Amino acid sequence: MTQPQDRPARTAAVIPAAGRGVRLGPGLPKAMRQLGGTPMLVHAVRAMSRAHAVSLVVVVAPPAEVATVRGLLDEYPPPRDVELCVVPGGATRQESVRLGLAALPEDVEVVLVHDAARPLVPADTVDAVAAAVRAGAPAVVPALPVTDTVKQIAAPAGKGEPEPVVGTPDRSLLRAVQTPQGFDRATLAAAHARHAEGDATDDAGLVERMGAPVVLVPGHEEAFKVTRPLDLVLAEAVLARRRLNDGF
Ligand SMILES: Nc1ccn([C@@H]2O[C@H](COP(=O)(O)OP(=O)(O)OP(=O)(O)O)[C@@H](O)[C@H]2O)c(=O)n1
Ligand SMILES: C[C@](O)(CO)[C@H](O)COP(=O)(O)O
Repeated sequence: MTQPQDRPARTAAVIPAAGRGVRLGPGLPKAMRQLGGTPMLVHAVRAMSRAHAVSLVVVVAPPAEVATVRGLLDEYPPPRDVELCVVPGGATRQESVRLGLAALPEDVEVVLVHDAARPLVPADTVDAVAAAVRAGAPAVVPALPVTDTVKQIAAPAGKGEPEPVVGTPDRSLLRAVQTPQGFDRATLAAAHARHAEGDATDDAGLVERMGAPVVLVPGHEEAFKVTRPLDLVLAEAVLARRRLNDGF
């Protein structure tokens, strides 16, 4: 368990980037697709490297692309002097994260797990997550209120039949979660070890299943996940605005 302390705990970021991006459509693996002329995973590495807390970034690459990803990171070095490492990923996000965790040196105490598919997360959000873990929370998740009303459904009567609605959860109690999700390393390692066979959609879910507390901090609209083609249009627009405003 992380303790409040004088010496800052060494913090590493693990970036699962081994997905194909099926929902984005045909092309290169999603993390290697261009955003503003630069591969998406380079944006994600930059975003994590800009955070003051992070001193090591582990990129979990599509297994066939490890050498290409190493080459990309040589071509686009991070803005701060952080250590970089590239390892091959697995068949699911959960497996990729587990392989990334296995590559961490022993002295890392705090781990941030960040989707390559959330390339535009602001550094302040990353630092807020890391600070909350360093202050003693075992698992910290950035989140935003849900803006749509959400329906719960049951299985349809048959293929092509309409989905029956069985409930409308109270929206004020729902949150949409983002990454980086931050963890005390021992807590995250235990959660992955206990549920090694699963296919969880996020790491905090594994910690919850173990019965350990998970807390939320405010997320950021620009930390959205590039999942479908329209998300890429939005990401290009956000990047263009940043470049205009900040010379980013
Ligand atoms: N086997 C996998 C699957 C996903 N991811 C990573 O997990 C993050 C979140 O996943 P998602 O956005 O769902 O990416 P994909 O799995 O690539 O998307 P899709 O489901 O559309 O194929 C991404 O950065 C993705 O590269 C991974 O490292 N290994
Ligand atoms: C981890 C995550 O980004 C939190 O919102 C999300 O669960 C990833 O899900 P996906 O199905 O892999 O897109």
